[in-house]
Order: sequence, then C-alpha cells, then structure tokens
Amino acid sequence: MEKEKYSEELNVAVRVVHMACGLCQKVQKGLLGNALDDDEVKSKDDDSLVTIADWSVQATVSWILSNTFGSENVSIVAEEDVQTLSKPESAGLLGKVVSTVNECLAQASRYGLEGPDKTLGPSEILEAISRCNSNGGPLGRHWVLDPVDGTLGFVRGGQYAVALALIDNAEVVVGVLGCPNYHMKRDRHNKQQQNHISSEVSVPSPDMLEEGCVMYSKKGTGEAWVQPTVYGDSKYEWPNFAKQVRVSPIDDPALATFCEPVERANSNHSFAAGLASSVGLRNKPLRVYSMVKYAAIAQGDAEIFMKFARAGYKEKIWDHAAGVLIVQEAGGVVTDAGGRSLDFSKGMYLESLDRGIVACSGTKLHEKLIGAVYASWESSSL
Ligand SMILES: Nc1ncnc2c1ncn2[C@@H]1O[C@H](COP(=O)(O)O)[C@@H](OP(=O)(O)O)[C@H]1O
Ligand SMILES: [Mg+2]
Repeated sequence: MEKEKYSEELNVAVRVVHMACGLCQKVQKGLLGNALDDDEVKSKDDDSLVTIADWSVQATVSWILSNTFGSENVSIVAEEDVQTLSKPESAGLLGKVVSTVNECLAQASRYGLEGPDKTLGPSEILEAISRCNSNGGPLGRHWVLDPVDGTLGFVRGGQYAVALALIDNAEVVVGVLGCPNYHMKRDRHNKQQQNHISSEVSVPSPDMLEEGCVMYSKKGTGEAWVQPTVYGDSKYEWPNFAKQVRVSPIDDPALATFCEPVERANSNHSFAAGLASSVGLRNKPLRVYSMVKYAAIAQGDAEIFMKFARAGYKEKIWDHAAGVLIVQEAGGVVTDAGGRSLDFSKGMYLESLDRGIVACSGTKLHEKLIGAVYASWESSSL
C-alpha cells in the first residue's frame, strides 16, 4: 500500500475520536456526579443501555466525516438508530443530545477540524445520526462506528471505548480506538496499569477520568500508535505525543494474562477458564468492558483476549473492526476460534464467525489456544 493512502482518513478519524472522547468524559462525569435519571439512560430493545453520549458521538462523528469528505462519499455503519430519540416523549432527551453535540462541534477547531458555521438544530442532528444507516458489505468504502462501546462500563464509571474504523473492499484499513479511561502505557509503571484495568468495576476518581488514550493504526504499516487524550482546554496538535505501541513479547502461557468481557452474558467465562487451564495460563483473567481489551493487547498490558458468545449471537463488525486492525499491526494475531481471519465483507455482522474470537500477542500462544478450542469444544456446552 502506498505510504500516503488513507492518511487523510486516519488523520480525521483520530481527531474526531479525540473530540468524541472529550464529549464522553464530560457526559460520564455528569452521570457519575448525579443519580441517573430516566432521561439520561434509556432501555433499548435489547435491554442494553444507551445514553446521551452514544447518540451525541454518533451525530458528531457523522457530521464531521460528512463535512470533511462530502456526505455523498461517506457510508457509515453504526450502532445507534433514531427511533427512540425521534419519539415525542423523547423531546427532553433530544434536547440534551442537541446541546451536547453543539457544544462538542463548537470545539472542532481546537482539534484541527472544521465545525458548523451555526448551531445545528434537532432535525440536522437526527439526520446526522440516521445517515449512519449503511449496511456495509463487500465493496467500496464503509466507515464503521461504535459510538460508545461497553455502554455498561460507561454508565458504571469503568472502561468503554469510541471505535471508528474504515473498511475498503472488505478490508479494515484504518482503525481508531478512543479509550477515555484507559491510559497509555508508562514504561516504568506497568504494574499500576494492570491494576487500573483490573479494578474495572470501581468508580475512578474524577482526575483519573481524564487519563485516557487514543490508539490507531493503518493497515500494512506494521505500526500502531497511541496518544493521550487532550486535557482541559488545551489545543490538540498532531502528533500529540504519539508513541508506538507493540504487543507483549511474552509467549510462555505461565506468564501470560488473558482478558475477557466482564459480563457472563457476553462470553462464556467457564469455557475460557477451561481453555486457560488446558494451555497452562496461571494468571486470573482481567475482566474489562469494551474494546479496551484490544487496546490492552496492543500495548502489551495483556497477551490474550478471548470471547465466546452464546450460540446464535452474531458479532457485529463495529465491536471488532478497529481493535482487530490495531492488534494486528502492533504485532498480534486475531482470528475466530477456528483459526480463520475475521470476515468484514458480510455487512453488519461477522456472519461466518466460527465459535468465538481469539486475539493473541503472538502465534505461539494463539496456536495453543486454537488447538485447545478444538480439543475441548465437543465436551463444552456451547
Ligand atoms: N449476548 C451477547 N453476547 C455477546 N456480545 C454481546 C451480547 N450482547 C451485547 N454484546 C456486545 O458486547 C459489547 C460489549 O462488549 P463487552 O462485553 O466486551 O464489554 C456490546 O457493545 P455495546 O456496549 O456497544 O452495546 C455488544 O455489542
Ligand atoms: Mg459495542
């Protein structure tokens, strides 16, 4: 791939994800500072929680991408729709989304992006959200956005991520993961970092909420990078202290750490524990919400991420695209549990996914785990 290809897309994606992280940090602080009210957290059909931040990030990212590249050139596959938000009884909620988005877009120039000339009205914001209704597919370019991945982590004051990827002809070519509560590795404080993600369910102190990072990569570069999120009112200047990240060199299972979803409903903890013991993993799992698990592998805070959803659950592309590319370019391996590459060509879902997802810092651990999946699958209840 030529060096410059997708550079502009990466540049804009990183900046808008930084903006979105700022937005989320503000909303999360508000949520943690006040008792949750019905206006701020609504139940979606699937009983997951959606907050003002989800819609506001989606509107912001959609508006910036369309404004930068032209709405006719931008196809976005994203998690949220506007059904709930458009109902008459959601007027209060919509009002909050409108003010959150406008407040965020008013800061665009701080991030080196172009914002609107005037305040956006509710219909423009609803339109920006609903423009993200592409189904993706095998051909052409599609942006893939999870505005707030790990909504449970977000409302509980834990880890969550803003995930934006660009797929071109079924290949993930740009991946950006904003992790507002997960800080970039500090060389001398590895242990503290691990403690930070393993204390997942505790509420971080307000100053910790600012210590986030944005990780990113472009396909074929063999490099993944991390920048700290922007503090207070400071101006974002590329490259914003960017540091290269690399997966962990550990390939001995006895020293390796694996991460998995916090929620049992999202991944079978006991099956993963069985695999862990059969390959000789000794450390207890790091249970972390959201795609921050991919960020943890990419910067070497853990060696393995396993997810085994219940039979019949279809993994969505926005829950993986950005993280998979970043881990791969940082030197890791990500496949389904059958050892095959993830297929981003089938629209919204990873249709042909075999049993689950296994991401590792290297091939040695990966081969052991895939072997263990084959050896133990028949006797499992999955
Ligand atoms: N029954 C289920 N099985 C597996 N994954 C699920 C699930 N229900 C929801 N998810 C996905 O798991 C994501 C959260 O990941 P994790 O459990 O690793 O924190 C959710 O993202 P959202 O929070 O963006 O909805 C959602 O897409
Ligand atoms: Mg998600």
